[in-house]
Amino acid sequence: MSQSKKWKTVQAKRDKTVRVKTARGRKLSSTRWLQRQLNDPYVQEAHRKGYRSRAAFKLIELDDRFEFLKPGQKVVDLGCAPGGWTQVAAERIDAEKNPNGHVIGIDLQEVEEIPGATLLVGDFMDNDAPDRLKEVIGGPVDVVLSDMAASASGHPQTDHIRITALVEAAAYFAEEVLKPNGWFVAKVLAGGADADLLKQLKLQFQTVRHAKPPASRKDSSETYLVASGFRGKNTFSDAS
Ligand SMILES: C[S@@+](CC[C@H](N)C(=O)[O-])C[C@H]1O[C@@H](n2cnc3c(N)ncnc32)[C@H](O)[C@@H]1O
Repeated sequence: MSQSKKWKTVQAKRDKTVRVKTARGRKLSSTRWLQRQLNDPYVQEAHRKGYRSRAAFKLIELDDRFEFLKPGQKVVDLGCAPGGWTQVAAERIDAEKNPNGHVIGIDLQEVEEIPGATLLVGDFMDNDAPDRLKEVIGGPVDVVLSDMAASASGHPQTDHIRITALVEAAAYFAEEVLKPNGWFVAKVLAGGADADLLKQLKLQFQTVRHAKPPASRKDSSETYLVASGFRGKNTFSDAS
């Protein structure tokens, strides 16, 4: 076999074995994944604007529609790596100039510094994570964001159970830290939030909606829960 034929066989084999899982657990070969990234206008735009992820545009589109980010707010960003949502939130709350504006993020992975943000490394599902966050937050917050997603297992039911656990924990945390009239925005999977969670959120918030921003890929089963008008009582007010 000629050298170039051998190389083509090696490439074809590598292409078959190196596969990337999409959010739905569908497998793409590394070349198809790369092609999709290169052809994706959101990836190009993120690169141009200096956002660390194309996901930044999901938050931009959600906020353009619902207008929950305002200058001077305190925002929590759960599952913040690599930092696209934190960058957008910090910009929109004017965290660099407004002394009250601040974003507090947490992720399993370390995130490079972002002006106007405090970024913690850790598992939000750990027992001590909510208290670690509350210590940094120091008082009630205006918005709790969660874009947390466990890596796709390829088994839809398992993925659904994992993301439901994450969003439930995020909602429970939001109810502990939100100011009256605060917002909770979280990623859920197709079909929307679990019925019990939705029932609970409808008691705690004036409005609960589902939205799929255009930047969310059509082949992804993710959608976002947007809850506004928190009417519960945060634990900070209990303490005062
Ligand atoms: C889709 S990415 C978030 C992208 C981010 N919003 C952005 O714009 O750059 C999902 C993130 O959730 C994080 N994550 C998943 N489970 C987590 C957990 N239990 N605690 C903290 N972060 C978690 C992952 O590490 C991953 O970085």
